[in-house]
Amino acid sequence: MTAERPEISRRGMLVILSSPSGAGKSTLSRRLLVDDPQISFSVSATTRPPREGEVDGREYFFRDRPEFERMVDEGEMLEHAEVFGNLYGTPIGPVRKSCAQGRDVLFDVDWQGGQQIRNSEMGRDAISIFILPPSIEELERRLHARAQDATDVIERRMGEARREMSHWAEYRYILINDDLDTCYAELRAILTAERLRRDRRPDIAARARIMSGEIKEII
Ligand SMILES: Nc1nc2c(ncn2[C@@H]2O[C@H](COP(=O)(O)OP(=O)(O)O)[C@@H](O)[C@H]2O)c(=O)[nH]1
Ligand SMILES: Nc1ncnc2c1ncn2[C@@H]1O[C@H](COP(=O)(O)OP(=O)(O)O)[C@@H](O)[C@H]1O
Repeated sequence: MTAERPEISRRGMLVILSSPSGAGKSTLSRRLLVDDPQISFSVSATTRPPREGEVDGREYFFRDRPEFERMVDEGEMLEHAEVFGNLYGTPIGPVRKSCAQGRDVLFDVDWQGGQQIRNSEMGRDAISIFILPPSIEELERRLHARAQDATDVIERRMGEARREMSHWAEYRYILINDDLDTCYAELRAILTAERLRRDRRPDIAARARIMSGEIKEII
């Protein structure tokens, strides 16, 4: 006799993606969000002005400093940090909601955000992935090719790249985004493996115990 399978109430996984600017986080995230219905993007708030084509509430919530600071003061941020002279932060409400619904959440945050999420109560089991560019020269080429930032902004981002990369060892996985398809396949593989770990459901464990002779049947 097989027992009724219990509904597993599982919480969503938190997936942290960090890299120096231009290594390919947004490109990989966009692709993942189209292909993977189980994961939602954590839309950050920022005081950085929108780039051409960016939409408020989709890439970021674009806010002025007083409003951003109000959100921090009122405890609405899971984490926040100053990056390249602008403030960035993760509103906590949508993360709580997704997690409780069993949906995974993807964060595109810098190393400071990664640390704060991992150190938070809800982020203890977060999966963290650091994306490296194949080389410094290629990173600079990509920032120019993206053609979305002024030259002085690109210089500032290149100046910060080494510092960001010095935090690579704090992450569970390190990927090199050389060939995009290869890196994307590796990212998908990480999520697949981590979900298999999380979903080791009690009924699977029970089957294993029966087949191995440890117990006779599931009651
Ligand atoms: N700590 C923190 N960093 C963030 C957040 N949102 C974005 N960032 C980081 O801020 C940096 C700059 O982001 P952005 O201006 O969009 O530039 P891009 O990453 O080069 O496209 C990147 O390292 C992002 O990962 C956030 O909510 N918190
Ligand atoms: N594997 C890759 N090979 C070549 N160009 C890439 C690759 N991955 C991303 N790019 C390009 O590099 C630029 C920066 O990528 P982006 O995703 O915006 O980086 P980030 O979000 O980390 O700042 C974009 O123009 C993107 O199309």
